[in-house]
Amino acid sequence: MILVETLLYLVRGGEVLLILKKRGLGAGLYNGVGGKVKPGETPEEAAVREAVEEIGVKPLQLNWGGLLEFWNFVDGGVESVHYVHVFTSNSYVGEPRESEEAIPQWFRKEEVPYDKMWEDDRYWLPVVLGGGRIYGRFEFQKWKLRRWSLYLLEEASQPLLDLV
Ligand SMILES: CNc1ncnc2c1ncn2[C@@H]1O[C@H](COP(=O)(O)OP(=O)(O)OP(=O)(O)O)[C@@H](O)[C@H]1O
Repeated sequence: MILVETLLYLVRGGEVLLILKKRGLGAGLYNGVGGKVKPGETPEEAAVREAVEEIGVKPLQLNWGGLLEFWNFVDGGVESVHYVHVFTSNSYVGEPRESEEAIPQWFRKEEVPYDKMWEDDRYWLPVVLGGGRIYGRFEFQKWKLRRWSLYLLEEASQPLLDLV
């Protein structure tokens, strides 16, 4: 099973909005707002739709924070691969409210509850909240983190393709 998904972090000054997920993958953990990109949608459209569905907020502008791969292995085989586009937004309309899926809660960026989140978040989320863009690959065995690599994406200082 290969899935393309989104994660969105609303930012308000020094605070970030997380949701306590009530159901589905990661229930009981804090996470960003997000879910699967549906056929015909762009990742940006999916991120906006999920924010409206899960917390009743409409982001007006998204910043792309990077791409993550989550590989989950079970009994030596690949159970699922998740390609996740990460976004932040500090411009949105509406006040976050609870839904059937999620309880929203603001945290100071230094007080993000990494011990109540997916194991990978502590490695890459601080970079994204600091304005960096990342690419990461995280491998899990029955959703326990086994190995990972993480790269900071930098602006290309030279043209990648010279059209002259
Ligand atoms: C393994 N380490 C991980 N670390 C951080 N975040 C992770 C994650 N693994 C999955 N995620 C995110 O968790 C959400 C699941 O969403 P999920 O409930 O399955 O999707 P969606 O809302 O579409 O579900 P429905 O099937 O419609 O209920 C989705 O944003 C996805 O990117």
